[in-house]
Amino acid sequence: MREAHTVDTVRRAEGALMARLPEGALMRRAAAGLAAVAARMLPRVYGARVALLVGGGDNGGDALYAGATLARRGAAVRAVPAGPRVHEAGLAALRAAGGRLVGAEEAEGEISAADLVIDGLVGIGGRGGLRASHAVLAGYATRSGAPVLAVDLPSGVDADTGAVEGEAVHADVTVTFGTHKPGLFVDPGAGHAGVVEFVDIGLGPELPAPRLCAPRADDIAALLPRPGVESDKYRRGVLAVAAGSGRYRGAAVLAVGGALRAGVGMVRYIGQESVAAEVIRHWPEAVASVLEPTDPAGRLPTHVGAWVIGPGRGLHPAAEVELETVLAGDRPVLVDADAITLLGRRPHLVRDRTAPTLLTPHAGELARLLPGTERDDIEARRLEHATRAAEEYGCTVLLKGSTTVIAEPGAPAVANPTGTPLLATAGSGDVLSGLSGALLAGGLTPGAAAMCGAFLHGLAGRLAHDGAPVSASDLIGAIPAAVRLVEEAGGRR
Ligand SMILES: NC(=O)C1=CN([C@@H]2O[C@H](COP(=O)(O)OP(=O)(O)OC[C@H]3O[C@@H](n4cnc5c(N)ncnc54)[C@H](OP(=O)(O)O)[C@@H]3O)[C@@H](O)[C@H]2O)[C@@H](O)CC1
Ligand SMILES: Nc1ncnc2c1ncn2[C@@H]1O[C@H](COP(=O)(O)OP(=O)(O)O)[C@@H](O)[C@H]1O
Ligand SMILES: [K+]
Repeated sequence: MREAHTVDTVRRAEGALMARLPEGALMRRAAAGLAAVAARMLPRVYGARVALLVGGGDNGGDALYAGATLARRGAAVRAVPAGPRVHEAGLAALRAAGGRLVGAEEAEGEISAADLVIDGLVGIGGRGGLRASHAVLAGYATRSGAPVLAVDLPSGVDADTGAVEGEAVHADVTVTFGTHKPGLFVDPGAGHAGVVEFVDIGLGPELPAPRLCAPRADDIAALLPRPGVESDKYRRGVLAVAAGSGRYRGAAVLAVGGALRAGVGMVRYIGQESVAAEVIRHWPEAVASVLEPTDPAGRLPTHVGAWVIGPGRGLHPAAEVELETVLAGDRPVLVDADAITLLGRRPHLVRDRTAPTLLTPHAGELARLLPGTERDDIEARRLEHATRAAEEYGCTVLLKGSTTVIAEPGAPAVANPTGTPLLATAGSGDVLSGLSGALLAGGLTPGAAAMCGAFLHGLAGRLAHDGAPVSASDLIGAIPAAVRLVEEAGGRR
């Protein structure tokens, strides 16, 4: 699991570590790691042109010291300051190694002629959008065409949230020190970070629990339920799926398919006859219980391990009664799509619940759960809003979108690293709900089911892509390959 800590936590940990080390030791460690990555990004260091974008704080200091190391190896290193203040000792080291500071009139030329641009404008000390003088340099870097290496995080990205106000550096590689920063894993920040490389400066023992985690394949493999010798279909888990309606039959087919391909003991589809027939035509292994919209909700099956409710189900009064009945039970429930809209009108259905609950909204649906909040605010600061919803509803929230974020009260949030815009296709969310629901029925907690479901869903999108567009049905087909890849990474095959 890659772990990320907030700026306040990093500062406290750094303070504790610095108190035991000689002055400047941490910056030397950081700069050494930075210079090593910079050297790997250049075909050869000797003779290469390196432009350093240098802000007034220690982030600029890191860039200057790394620049000094590259200059000693024969690179032509030019430091472009963003303002009058520059880390003095770092500048002295660069000068002693043969590098130099350039004036504003040379800045654009130096940056566009560089073989590598190192962004040391601001790191964890950045507040709000980049100031004009810094934004201009970030813009030159974007237009230069040279590879860009960001120091600690791309300047202009909020370290704690990933929010970006105005201009921000677009890095090919980000070297981050001591621990990851949440903004490196959450869009829009994650989209600016490129490949994230971690440099250990010895902070680990000083760090408390992280704010955010990003799982790797072996973390997922360690969680996936797998049948044992004693398993039967009931022990492996029975998932009830209340999805689809006369108008949206596909949602039922896709949610059931996602669940079946994820591996589950049994999928019971619950819905009206015409939709159930469609589900069975696609998936003869599913078991259907016919329930017309006018049927009393008391007829819902009781012997189930977990529920998925909502995709394509509609907003009619019977759907509301059905939701109320399912949430009144003690089984784990994944609430998606239309059921989330219904929940926005009756939040107490989840707030009063003690059994495990997983909500899987996209930003528009989450806005319905958080009155007074707009979809755009949620997309700009997804970590904050997913966390708030988890706390207000007292359950697990998986916020879908360009970065899928999972939040639970009192636990570190999770950012899914496998997402791809290929997933943004109608019906893809229905597949995710079936897939995550199967894992819930298999005995995973809502947090683990959400994390594994999102990871496999993203991986399936990537594996299904052979250069052509991917449809939601293709995602279902690729789930087994995604599971296989994860199992291989975990050394289970
Ligand atoms: N601490 C450690 O042990 C270690 C720290 N390390 C490194 O130090 C970095 C943190 O350094 P830091 O604390 O000096 O802050 P930093 O990121 O350089 O930013 C402050 C400067 O930016 C400016 N500024 C602020 N907002 C701005 C904006 N919107 N737009 C433009 N400018 C803005 C602000 O200006 P001011 O507000 O003071 O006028 C000030 O000049 C950290 O990320 C890592 O790289 C490593 O060496 C490992 C050991
Ligand atoms: N830009 C994107 N990058 C990565 N994943 C995305 C992006 N946009 C959407 N997704 C993913 O695609 C899926 C869409 O789900 P949803 O919005 O519920 O669609 P639908 O209701 O049509 O199934 C979610 O898993 C979401 O995380
Ligand atoms: K930076």
